[in-house]
Amino acid sequence: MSKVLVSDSVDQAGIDILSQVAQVDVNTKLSPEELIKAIPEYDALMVRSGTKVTQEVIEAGNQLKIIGRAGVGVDNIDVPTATRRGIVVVNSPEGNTIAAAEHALAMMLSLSRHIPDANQSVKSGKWERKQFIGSEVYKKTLGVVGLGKIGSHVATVARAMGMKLLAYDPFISAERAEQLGCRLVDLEMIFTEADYITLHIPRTPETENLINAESLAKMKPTTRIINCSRGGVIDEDAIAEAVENGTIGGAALDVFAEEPLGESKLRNVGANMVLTPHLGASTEEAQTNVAVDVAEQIRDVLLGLPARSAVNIPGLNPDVLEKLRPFLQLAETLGNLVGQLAGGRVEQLNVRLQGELTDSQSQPIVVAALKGLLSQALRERVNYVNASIEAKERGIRVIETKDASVHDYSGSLRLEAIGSLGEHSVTGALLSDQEMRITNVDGFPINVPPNNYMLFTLHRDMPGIIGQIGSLLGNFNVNIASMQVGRKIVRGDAVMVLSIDDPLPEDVLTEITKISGIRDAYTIKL
Ligand SMILES: NC(=O)C1=CN([C@@H]2O[C@H](COP(=O)(O)OP(=O)(O)OC[C@H]3O[C@@H](n4cnc5c(N)ncnc54)[C@H](O)[C@@H]3O)[C@@H](O)[C@H]2O)C=CC1
Ligand SMILES: O=C(O)C(=O)COP(=O)(O)O
Repeated sequence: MSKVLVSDSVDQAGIDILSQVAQVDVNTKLSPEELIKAIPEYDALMVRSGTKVTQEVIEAGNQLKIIGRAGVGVDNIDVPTATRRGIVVVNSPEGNTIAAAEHALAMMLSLSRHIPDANQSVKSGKWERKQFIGSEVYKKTLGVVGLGKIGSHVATVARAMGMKLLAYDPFISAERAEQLGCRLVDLEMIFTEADYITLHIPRTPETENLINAESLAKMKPTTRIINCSRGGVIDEDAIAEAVENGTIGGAALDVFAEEPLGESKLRNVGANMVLTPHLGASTEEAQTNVAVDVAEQIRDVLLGLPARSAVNIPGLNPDVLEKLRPFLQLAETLGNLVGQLAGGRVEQLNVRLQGELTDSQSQPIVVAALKGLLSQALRERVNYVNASIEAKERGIRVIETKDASVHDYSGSLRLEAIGSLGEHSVTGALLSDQEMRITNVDGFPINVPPNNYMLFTLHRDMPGIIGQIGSLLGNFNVNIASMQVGRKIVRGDAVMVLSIDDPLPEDVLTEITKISGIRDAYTIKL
């Protein structure tokens, strides 16, 4: 039975799903060293933001197939290392969107109305009203930095509260911003015009310390900043000083460069600084959503099924997968076949989508072809996650083309491998019942279904050859399931494709190549 380690606190609904297919161990108190020691026996790891899934952890996890992040941000997971090792990383892209957006809005209102400080004051026995005079958000300008899922919901609600909206997001169109009632502007404009600035961006080299002493100095003395996205996008010392000095009006922060927050100037700022311990996703609803979403994906992957929100399988979302699945199988089979025909080191793989297949997204098909191509060398170590990286590391150049003018079947796929031992090409298609057919090998038209064991020969089209191969195989007790010859001209070159019931012994292949007229012979295992 598979084993799953859950190393951060996740909702029981997720544990229940995992328990259907695996032994689930929940241990939320592991030190980094203990995690490295424990991980080798696990097939899957489920975390939130607390566990640091470092290179060391991933490399120690030699059984790991999947790492599930019960939330959005995967910055606590070394995704490149996971990818290189063929480990799927999944998250829950939408499970906590509303929770994080509502927390940002709650932080904005808490800050404007001094709710945390007023609460503290009443609880300490006082009745202070004058010093807690707040300000309204109505008709104020909110600058949304990062107009993705969470930023969009914040914008929608803020608009309903009567706020004017500016947005900065270099990857969002002006039309999308307009739909949300936001004016897309540059960052400078947000810094100088906004009364409130809310951040909803990932932590990347571009967003690191986006809010710093210089940008804070451009803001109005009343501007309030809310960060429920990621620590590190604000220079914490600079914002502590800016609030303390009155350079800006206040800040409400849920996330910090280092978590848990240690010794920090932020803790010492008296008024107008609201701090929460990374609570953005901490609602009952969000925790159920993310735990179920990620547990289902871990369960599926452990059962050999694809994950729906893998962050390291580009372009393979569930819709694409469903539509392309038969073609992905075809691409993998053809990749495997052309890799075996090519024999030695492949330097270039040409992938051509033909006919109706040209309407499809090519990237997953290319990945599937590479997975097939590399499967002889890497066996089960290669998968959809690492096929592209493994190919790149082996120096395999991939050239994709599309040719809509080919009208065979309902779309076909041609792969050509150029390698140290020469060039080979195969073409394949799907019949109306989704059955695979190999329709061309090295330019010779054929029509055969792929088979576990196959024999391909390149020979001169002349009488007697087929008979000789047939009796040779008979002598070695190899049963032929089907046989087909493809040729372009009579008595020219031809290919013969035999499907056989058993693997072909090596010495039979040597005997076949000795037959006069046989140029080459290849045994194939699919
Ligand atoms: N505090 C908490 O508990 C939670 C925090 N988060 C964090 O909130 C952030 C946003 O999450 P989602 O909205 O789900 O992600 P998303 O991917 O839907 O949106 C992020 C947006 O940021 C934009 N962006 C990227 N680089 C940018 C840059 N340099 N400048 C401006 N915009 C940029 C992207 O184009 C995208 O539209 C993430 O960092 C996530 O980890 C998410 C959930 C809970
Ligand atoms: O989903 C995210 O990106 C979050 O930041 C939520 O973090 P958490 O799962 O609450 O530790």
